[in-house]
Amino acid sequence: MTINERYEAAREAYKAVGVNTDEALEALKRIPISMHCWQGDDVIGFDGAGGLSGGIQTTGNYPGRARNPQELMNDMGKALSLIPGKHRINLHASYAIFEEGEWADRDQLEPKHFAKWVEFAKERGIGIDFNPTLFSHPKAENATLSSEDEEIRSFWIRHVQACIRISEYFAGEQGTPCTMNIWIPDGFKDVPADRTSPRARLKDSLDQILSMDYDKTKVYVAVESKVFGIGMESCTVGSHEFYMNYASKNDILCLLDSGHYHPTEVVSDKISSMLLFFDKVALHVTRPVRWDSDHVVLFDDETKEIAKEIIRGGADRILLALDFFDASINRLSAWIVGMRNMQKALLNALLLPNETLARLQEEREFTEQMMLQEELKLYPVGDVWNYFCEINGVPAKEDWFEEVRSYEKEVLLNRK
Ligand SMILES: C[C@H](O)[C@H](O)[C@@H](O)C(=O)CO
Ligand SMILES: [Mn+2]
Repeated sequence: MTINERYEAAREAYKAVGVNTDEALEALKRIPISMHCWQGDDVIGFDGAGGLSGGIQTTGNYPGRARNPQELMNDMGKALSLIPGKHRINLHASYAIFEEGEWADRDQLEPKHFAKWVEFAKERGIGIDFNPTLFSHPKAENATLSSEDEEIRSFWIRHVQACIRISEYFAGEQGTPCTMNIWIPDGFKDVPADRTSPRARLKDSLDQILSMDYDKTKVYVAVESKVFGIGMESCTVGSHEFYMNYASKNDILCLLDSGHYHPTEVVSDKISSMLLFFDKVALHVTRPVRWDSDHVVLFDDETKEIAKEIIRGGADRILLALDFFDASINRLSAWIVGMRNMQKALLNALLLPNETLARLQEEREFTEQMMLQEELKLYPVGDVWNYFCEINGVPAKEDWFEEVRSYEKEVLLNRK
């Protein structure tokens, strides 16, 4: 059977449970996912300010890491060409691109240092999201926005303000708002004696940052919490409660990273609550394996559950990004598998008879609800997915992998 014939059969199967597959495919095509640049070079960046720090770690030494802007752009371009639909790219400030002999510290970054990224995105008609980089820098050795050292703290305040300007530039150039997400690694390895002072300083730093004039319709500032990090096992200053309260009082957004909570806590259960109080919610979908290990996103239960909440809550209210970095496998394959899995999970959610299921819950018909949810798991989502790839001009099934293998042989293995 051809992909088309299989799709026709799947369309009938879904129609029988009240799902329109054509509408699902149209909806899926309109959901952009922000692909993080940092998977391509193991979170190293180009500003040479310092080795990876902040309690995040990339493990593995698979050959072919991108070593400069051109290599990273080539790799991202190749990966994007094997992912159906139009997406976005997500940059960190440490990916600034300098002219020969030029260098600027993080607090001196300007839009011109990202002009080549704008060119890259414009060629593909895609939007850009941004992150100030408050790690991998000598001034981030102890603390950043919560630092007790006023010079250090004001350096990082200036950095984030510079990033807001750069985000405005991206939004203006690309004609689409830029999500600018703040994550800091500040915290304590062991039981702190004073939790309040660092948090009060972080609050003051954010107040100072947001006191600048910027276009809120162009830049969506978000704050990303974390329960712990390596070396910050006992307390992180930017905790969930801190940021949720701060964001809600100051009209900015929260970003939920699915690796940043206690291992038994799930982000899928948080989205609906957040959407009742915030206009939008930003997400970093990742896969924590026992800790915030940032493994590649799989088509697993939690990713599917997150996707259901995105579809049921309204995908236009979710700023969806991925965040993982695996150096033990082909880095392009990591991007492609993660992005395509997120899309498969969204498709899976779009192919559910969500209204019927919700009605069964309201009627407390939990027996039928469970039966239907379980039966739907074996419906032919794969046939619909393959058709989606085909109509969007990218290889279906595992057929994309050959291209990655050739790229590895011809390009990546020549990077010595
Ligand atoms: C590169 C990081 O993953 C990123 O800045 C941050 O979002 C994070 O998740 C840190 O754990
Ligand atoms: Mn994250």
